[in-house]
Amino acid sequence: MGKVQKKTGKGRLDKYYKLAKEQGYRARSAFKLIQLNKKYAFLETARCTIDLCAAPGGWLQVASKYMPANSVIVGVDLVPIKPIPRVVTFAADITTPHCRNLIRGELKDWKADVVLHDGAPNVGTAWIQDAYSQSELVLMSLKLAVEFLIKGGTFVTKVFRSVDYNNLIWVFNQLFGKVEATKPPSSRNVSAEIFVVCREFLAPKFIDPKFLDPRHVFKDVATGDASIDKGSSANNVQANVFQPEKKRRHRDGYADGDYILHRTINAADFVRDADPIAALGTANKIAFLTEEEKEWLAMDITSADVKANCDDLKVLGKGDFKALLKWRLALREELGLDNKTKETEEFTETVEIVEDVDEEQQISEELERLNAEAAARTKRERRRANEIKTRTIQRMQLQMTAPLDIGLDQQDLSLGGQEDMFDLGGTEKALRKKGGIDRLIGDDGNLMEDSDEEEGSEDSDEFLDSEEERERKVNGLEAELDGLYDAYQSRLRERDAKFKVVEARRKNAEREEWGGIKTKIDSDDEDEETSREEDGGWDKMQAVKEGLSDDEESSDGDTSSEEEDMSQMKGSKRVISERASHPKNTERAKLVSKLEVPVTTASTSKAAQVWFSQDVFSGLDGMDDDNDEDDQDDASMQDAQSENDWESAASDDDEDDFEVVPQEPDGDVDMWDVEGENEDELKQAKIRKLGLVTPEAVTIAQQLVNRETTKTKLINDGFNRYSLNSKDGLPSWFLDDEAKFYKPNLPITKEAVRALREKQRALDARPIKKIAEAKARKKFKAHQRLEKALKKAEGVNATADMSEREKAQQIEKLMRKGTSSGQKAKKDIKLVVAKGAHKGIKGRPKGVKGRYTMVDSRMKKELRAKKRVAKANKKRKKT
Ligand SMILES: C[S@@+](CC[C@H](N)C(=O)[O-])C[C@H]1O[C@@H](n2cnc3c(N)ncnc32)[C@H](O)[C@@H]1O
Repeated sequence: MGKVQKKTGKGRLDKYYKLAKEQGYRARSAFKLIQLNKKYAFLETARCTIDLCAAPGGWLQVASKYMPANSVIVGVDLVPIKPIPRVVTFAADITTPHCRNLIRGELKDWKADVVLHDGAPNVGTAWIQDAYSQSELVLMSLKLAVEFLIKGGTFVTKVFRSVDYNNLIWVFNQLFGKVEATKPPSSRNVSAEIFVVCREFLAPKFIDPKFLDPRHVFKDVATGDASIDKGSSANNVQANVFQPEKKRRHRDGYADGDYILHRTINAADFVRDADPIAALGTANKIAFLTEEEKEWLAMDITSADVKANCDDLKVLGKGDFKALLKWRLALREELGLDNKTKETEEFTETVEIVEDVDEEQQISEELERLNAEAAARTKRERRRANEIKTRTIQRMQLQMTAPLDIGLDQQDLSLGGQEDMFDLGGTEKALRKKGGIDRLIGDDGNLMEDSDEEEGSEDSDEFLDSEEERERKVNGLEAELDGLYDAYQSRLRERDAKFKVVEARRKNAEREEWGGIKTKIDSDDEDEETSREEDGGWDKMQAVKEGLSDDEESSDGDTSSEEEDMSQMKGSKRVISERASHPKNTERAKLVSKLEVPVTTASTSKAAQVWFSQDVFSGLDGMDDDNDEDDQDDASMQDAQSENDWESAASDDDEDDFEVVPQEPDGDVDMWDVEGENEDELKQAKIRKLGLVTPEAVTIAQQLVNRETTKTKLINDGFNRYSLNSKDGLPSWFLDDEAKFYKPNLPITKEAVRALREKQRALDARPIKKIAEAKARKKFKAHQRLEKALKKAEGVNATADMSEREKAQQIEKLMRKGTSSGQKAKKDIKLVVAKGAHKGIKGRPKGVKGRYTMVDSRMKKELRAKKRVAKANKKRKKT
């Protein structure tokens, strides 16, 4: 094309774009001609070809490649075309006589075997305008073709699918023996372009000029325009030629005679119409004009987004489109439109009314077909996803994948309507409560959207009969899957809470062993549990446990522990919930319980609430719900400590004035750590990391290993005159100096020194990190280059339009590029000393090839002097 377009869109940089780049074609469109020629083989025998609208010259390159040597190739375009070997090019408008003259001047008496036309008007105006110009351009190219084509010649042109398409084809058929429309694989599906290959030019002696006149060929006879003079020859031609028996279909483009570019529909029409998609497809705006429509605007479901979408339908993205349809469905439900339909459907017999297939129906049929195709595609994708899932699970079973990966997959798949991934057993109940599962599960009790079910049964297809119905189901399903996901999350939390409760219980058991002692120890260390024990807490708990023994039988393995927790909870719900949420805090909490009021915070008890909301605990006397009892429990527990501060605090129902002390994982260890106590451990850690670093240490280690010394002896040796020397009152300078010499003289062996030296040498031999990284980078880049080259080579190999030899050449070139380092080898610069024969000469010294530099003995000094002067000048300027 004339204009250099930036190819940024993902779609544009497709396979053919890359292939064109690799094979040196100026435009990806070159492959269209290659493919057309492959099918119709018109280039190989052509001696003269005219390419109309040829810039940047992709087709010309192909013509030059496929046409016999010495053939004539002429290319014309509005913009100049860069020279191509054995191709003559002009810059001219093909619709002008000037262009015709230029071609005539070039061809003289010759006739062309092939006329190519790939023109596209420079777009930018309204679509309808573009389409028309394109058709007009085609007719203009045909005009040139009929003038220059030899009898039996071929005319290849690009036509856009528009209302003029049939007219053009009709004209082609009048002038050529064979007319075929085709779309080569390299032409994008999204493009409306079609290539028409007209062969066997009839070369009639006389061609009615109206055949080549856009005003006649594209005259709209279907409008029933009264102004058309039926008797005129032009109209006779049209009437005879085009025979427009019925109004042209809207899907061909804009409806005939309907050139209104901006169309507004009423919201009521959109909502009430049976075919909302058609409405969206034809209108630019949905207006809210009537009172009723204005009321809809004020409704909650009519969000700002929906309003914005209604304002400009032509810029709807997929999400906006869906949102608008969802809004329509919601509104219909709100208005009772859908219910009504359902009811009537239930009570009325289905009567098939066969109507004349009108345009609207055809559109909706086509839409349905497309939808069905899309559904089939989705089904296939789902099946594939299922296979992947099964494989992943197998991989996980073989411990090749972390379960987390599967979890992620499952979420995605389930959101896409997959069969349920989550354990629904526990969540089903919750959903039933919400009434969600009933909707999710079909009448037959099977999970809707189950991919296997779908595949096997036609019913589900029937069920999702209409587009609306399907949309609604999908929406419902999405919502329900969200619900499922929430339930799944709460189930996870639940499991988490269960774990925490068990953990708390385990810790508690440890604590209980100490309980008896704690009652006797200093009151500063008393905790809440101890306090309960003072009140006979353990016995009390046992008694409660016994009281619960009946329930135990119906529980699973974990229940015993859970119920122990429950029994504790009965004694003090708050304490339990605190533990369940902060099992690790238990010990610390005990230490601070005297200072802080043990009232749990709302957030910490949530997990436990989830856990204890299970049915298995429902028999317990409503301690979750009953605040009064709760208070009573608290009160009974606190009676034992009537003199304690707790009493008043605990009676403050759910006040959050209990501060949980943040605790580090190894809180206890830290707590008892005194300065220097961990020194040994640190040393050990250092040794583990670095090994022994002094010859003394290695010697001792060797002695220990060889049983030349013992641990006891070493310990005893530790008590020497250096170890227990008081440094109190000594000045620091003295201590610093003494530290160098005042230390035991430990023995070292030659072996130890040698071993350390070797270790050091091994360390020195290791490449420094930066070098290692650079090497790895280099390797990685080389690998990437190779991968890229292989990919390209595959592409070349898959190209049908190249001979095996060309492929081999191309692949060899690619592989050479892929295996090279990517950097050009630096050429050595030869230094030539300007002495002897080289002294004082100008130009290249004799016998020196390649790059060289003349150097002489003065050069170094002079360069230095120059630098010195420059520096001095700079300084002077500054001052
Ligand atoms: C799709 S490009 C052609 C690409 C060409 N076949 C190739 O392979 O390189 C369409 C070209 O039509 C040219 N064109 C549009 N209107 C024209 C006119 N009236 N006369 C000549 N060229 C025209 C444009 O300048 C543009 O370069």
